[in-house]
Amino acid sequence: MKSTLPSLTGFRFGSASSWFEIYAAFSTFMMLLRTAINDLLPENVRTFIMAKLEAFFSRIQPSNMVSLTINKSWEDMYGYNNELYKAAYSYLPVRVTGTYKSLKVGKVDDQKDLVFAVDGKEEVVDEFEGVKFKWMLDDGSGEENKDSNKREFKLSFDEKHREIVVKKYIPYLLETYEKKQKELKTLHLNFWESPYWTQSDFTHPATFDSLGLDPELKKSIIDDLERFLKRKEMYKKVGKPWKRGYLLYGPPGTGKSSLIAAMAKYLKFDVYNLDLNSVFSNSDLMLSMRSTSRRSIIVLEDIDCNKEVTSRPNESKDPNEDDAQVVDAKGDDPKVEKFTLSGLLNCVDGLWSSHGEERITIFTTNHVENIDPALLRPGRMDMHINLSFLKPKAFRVLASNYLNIQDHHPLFQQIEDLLDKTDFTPAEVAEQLIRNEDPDIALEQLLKFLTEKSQAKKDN
Ligand SMILES: Nc1ncnc2c1ncn2[C@@H]1O[C@H](COP(=O)(O)OP(=O)(O)OP(=O)(O)O)[C@@H](O)[C@H]1O
Repeated sequence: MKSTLPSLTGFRFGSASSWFEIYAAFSTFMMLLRTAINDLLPENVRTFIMAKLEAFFSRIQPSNMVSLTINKSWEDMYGYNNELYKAAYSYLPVRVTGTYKSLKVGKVDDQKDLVFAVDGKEEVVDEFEGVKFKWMLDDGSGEENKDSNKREFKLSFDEKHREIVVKKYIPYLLETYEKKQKELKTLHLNFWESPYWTQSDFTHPATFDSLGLDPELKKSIIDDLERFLKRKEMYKKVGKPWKRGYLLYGPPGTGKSSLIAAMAKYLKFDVYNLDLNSVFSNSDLMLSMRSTSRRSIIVLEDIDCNKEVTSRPNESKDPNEDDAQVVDAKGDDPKVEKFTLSGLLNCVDGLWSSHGEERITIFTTNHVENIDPALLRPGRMDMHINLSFLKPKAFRVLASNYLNIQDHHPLFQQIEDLLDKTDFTPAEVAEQLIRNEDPDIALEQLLKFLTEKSQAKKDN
């Protein structure tokens, strides 16, 4: 059958070989042209011509641009904030600060750095994995009744990049935002005053750097926290709630509260401090747990001070038996529900415990020997941490922190011998070190204090 297509210099359109020949001739022509341009024209003229050609061809290219709208309030429902909007608002100024013609700038309370925010109606381009994304904020400034909840971002991109946008670009944006939020987060300390938590800023100054702990113990705690944070999927896979429990025990002044502060700051978790003696009943305990936020540390300090938690050798009591309404030997009203050990155990690893994700529970005690064995059984608290008296390795950390002595001091040997032989708490030693800024005087005073105290302990 005769082709109806017009022919061009003997080539027939439609046949694969003729297309190939046209393409080969065109490529050769372009190569010669490029060589001629490179040889004949100065660089600035070349750049100018290439920019013009690029602009011309990009205008006549068919438009495959698609866009996503990211509203401030999700589906116009006030109160439902769109996290993605917040993420874009925080991410864009940082990413494209250099290309914005206009940005808002300010200094917000409690933040040491300047903050930037996008200004309305300006298109900016972000590049991610070699792909360009156009962003524009419609801040409603063009409308008569300006409503800040009607703000939206428009994200435009070539439709061939849909998959990158959904699977990579947006997740990356959200991740970047979450990381930044974590860095900026002000930590809170909450106390249970039934039926509410009262909140204040968490200002305890201790960090892992300031803690005088054996470096190996410190590392093992940090490693454990790191593993916990990374293992969300593993917890899901094995069907365990994503939570971890620590028991901190040791004499007063060995750093239990300081370690909790260091952990909270390291993780950027809020702290909920629950005094078991202020808990009326198991329901009250459950209510307190239910009203904590995720990514938090729940601290039950000095648990040995609660009679339900201490072991009672003369009573053969099954801790798993629900004794919340057992008749009290002292004659309490049996109908009144109480706080019990089984209620607490249920919170630690029973059904209640699965409430809230990324949850850390810390029990502290000065008298681990008094705690009911049911609470210490393997699996209940994941890690038992003995915060004991100050020994030489941990003393070196304090000497470095308080007096800036890194390696050696002539008095170290005598001091460390005394610490080896006699029990001193980090609090006692820290108290001596803070008294004088001069390292020589401070260590002399510490040596005197330790010598006298050791002698006094021997005499007793
Ligand atoms: N390991 C430590 N490293 C550095 N400083 C410490 C350490 N332990 C205690 N201190 C110092 O002693 C003070 C009291 O310590 P902290 O309250 O953490 O001890 P604690 O074990 O929680 O005591 P308690 O059982 O009485 O509550 C801290 O403010 C800190 O200055």
